[in-house]
Amino acid sequence: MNPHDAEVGLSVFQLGVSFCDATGDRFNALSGITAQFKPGQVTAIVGPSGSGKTTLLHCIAGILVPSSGETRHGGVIVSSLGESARDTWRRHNCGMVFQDFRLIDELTVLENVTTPALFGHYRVPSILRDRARTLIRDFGLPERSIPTSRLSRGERQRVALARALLMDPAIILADEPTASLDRTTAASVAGTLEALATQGKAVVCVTHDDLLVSRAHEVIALKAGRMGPPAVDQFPGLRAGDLA
Ligand SMILES: Nc1ncnc2c1ncn2[C@@H]1O[C@H](COP(=O)(O)OP(=O)(O)OP(=O)(O)O)[C@@H](O)[C@H]1O
Repeated sequence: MNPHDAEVGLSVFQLGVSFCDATGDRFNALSGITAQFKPGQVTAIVGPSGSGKTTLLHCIAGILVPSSGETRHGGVIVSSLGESARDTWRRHNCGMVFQDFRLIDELTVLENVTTPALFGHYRVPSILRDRARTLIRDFGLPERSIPTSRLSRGERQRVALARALLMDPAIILADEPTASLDRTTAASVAGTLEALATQGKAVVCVTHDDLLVSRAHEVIALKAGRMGPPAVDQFPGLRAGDLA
């Protein structure tokens, strides 16, 4: 079925992405990816290194434009929008957690978490400043004014997650959101993502973490840019029927 027919949430249809390699030859990083990312569900994107997971996440976010196929959100064909319209769509609809966090090292935790609130404003509205403080507390982050560069990797990861949640977006896109965390903190982040899905958000995570995979409602397994069944021995927590 063309998932766009359902007109629900977020979907990709026959998505393909090609890049040039170091010698200038084109190769397909993604081919024929069709999937839905439903509100109320956590979808895990899994697969070996280089299989196209981050490329797929960036296509869903409208950061990358696919070479073929399309990305759609409700009635909007996001992949057909120009760059600035895609940026605006992403700002209004998506909370992103990047693999490298993309924090501003010199800024404090509060300043980093509130950066999405500065678009279109000279100052952070007080309601969003209060929400940022609540997120910072909920994620167990230091409230004192130190540069983010002084935080541990796991703390920086949680700052990135708090920033992604500030504007209460309908879609959460997270690249390896538990990669730097100890098991207890990873379980807590997995629980947070699950709770966000329960609130009706579409949560999409690129992950190698069996804990997160075991809690996902859907699993998309990539191999060399194509969808296929995941290696069950790699993800012992995988439930039957979870595959997208
Ligand atoms: N901008 C780009 N230009 C050229 N090749 C790229 C570009 N971005 C990604 N690639 C290549 O596309 C393939 C898929 O990359 P991608 O980062 O999506 O993989 P991944 O599954 O997320 O890997 P990892 O688990 O290591 O993060 C890789 O071969 C990568 O080198």
